[in-house]
Amino acid sequence: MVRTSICGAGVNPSPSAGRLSPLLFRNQAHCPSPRPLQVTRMELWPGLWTLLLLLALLLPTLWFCSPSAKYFFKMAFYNGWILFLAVLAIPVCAVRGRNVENMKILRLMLLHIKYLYGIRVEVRGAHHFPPSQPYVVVSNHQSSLDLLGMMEVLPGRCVPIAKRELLWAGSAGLACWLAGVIFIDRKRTGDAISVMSEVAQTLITQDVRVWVFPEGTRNHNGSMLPFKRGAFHLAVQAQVPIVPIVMSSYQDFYCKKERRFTSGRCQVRVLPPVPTEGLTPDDVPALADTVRHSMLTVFREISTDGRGGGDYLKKPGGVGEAQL
Ligand SMILES: CCCCCCCC/C=C\CCCCCCCC(=O)SCCNC(=O)CCNC(=O)[C@H](O)C(C)(C)COP(=O)(O)OP(=O)(O)OC[C@H]1O[C@@H](n2cnc3c(N)ncnc32)[C@H](O)[C@@H]1OP(=O)(O)O
Ligand SMILES: CCCCCCCCCCCCCC(=O)OC[C@@H](O)COP(=O)(O)O
Repeated sequence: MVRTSICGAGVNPSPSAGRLSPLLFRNQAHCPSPRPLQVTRMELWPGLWTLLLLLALLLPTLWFCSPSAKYFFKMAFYNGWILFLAVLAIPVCAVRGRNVENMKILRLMLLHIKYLYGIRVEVRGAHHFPPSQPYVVVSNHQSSLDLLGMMEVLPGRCVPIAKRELLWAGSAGLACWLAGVIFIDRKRTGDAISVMSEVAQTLITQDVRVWVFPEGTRNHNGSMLPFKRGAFHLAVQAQVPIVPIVMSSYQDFYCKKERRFTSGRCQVRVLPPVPTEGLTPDDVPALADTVRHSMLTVFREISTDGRGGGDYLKKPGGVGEAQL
């Protein structure tokens, strides 16, 4: 496009014009009627200004008139802002290299996002975190917005387990790697299990906590998917407690299906730790079921229906019923 317009203008080559675009010289033989470059540029301005003006009018109109457009803008900004923050975080984290302590830096840099989005995060039960010992946190996973609730309560020396694909999410992937996030390949169960077994070995020796989303994927259907067993095997192998954390439903302010994203409230509830001392791998299925059941009960208690209250999950036939 650059080549066409400039060539069409038949620019008279001067040393400075040559510096602007080497194409000017290459194409001058084909240009029949030379006109000064400035004229062409000035001709471009009105079009450019009109385009900018249209955009300046269109974007706010879409923002105010179309909830879907608002949803897309907000999600795009969310991802973009995190990628940008990660660019800032990377050099700071790189000083230490890959280190769990870098998670503190990421946490501090992400805490303000809830204000940008008008989301009030209320934390209850933070006193349930065991003060100074390794443990495994399990929490429900509704959306990438979980990052906000997670950062609100993330204990010291705690690393999340994430899908391997996140490693390739540009600057965010690198920032996660530097902060010690553990990546697993969900398609290779054997590999994922051995990574988690290694984590069980180092949990105690390196005094770290691990945060797992046992649903294994995002789930926004108003309930919780069956839990994967890895987190519970991990806790049993290391003989450390499980700390369940429940984030209330986002229906109040966010719904991917309806393309709705407004401001709202979310409660993050830390439940009492579940001990695993003396348990064996045979106890894992029952342990996972018990923890899921207690989390689902609390999820129903603290979730509202997005239309101004009401425990919608408790209503007969509510979306949560299907998966109990
Ligand atoms: C300033 C700027 C900053 C910018 C940066 C921003 C970032 C901010 C920082 C940080 C945020 C990070 C945010 C991360 C968020 C990411 C979230 C996600 O990615 S969620 C997806 C990944 N998570 C999981 O998948 C859960 C863990 N998964 C598991 O635990 C699974 O169990 C897994 C993968 C190990 C296997 O999955 P299976 O699909 O095969 O399902 P199963 O039924 O659980 O296991 C199959 C059999 O293997 C046994 N098994 C599982 N684990 C075992 C183990 N460790 N030992 C022995 N057996 C085991 C099970 O008991 C089961 O056998 P039987 O059916 O019971 O006989
Ligand atoms: C290259 C551009 C990508 C933009 C990336 C922006 C960074 C956002 C970082 C948010 C961290 C939260 C990650 C997250 O929530 O991952 C989803 C997985 O848990 C489950 O994945 P899935 O539901 O199985 O697809």
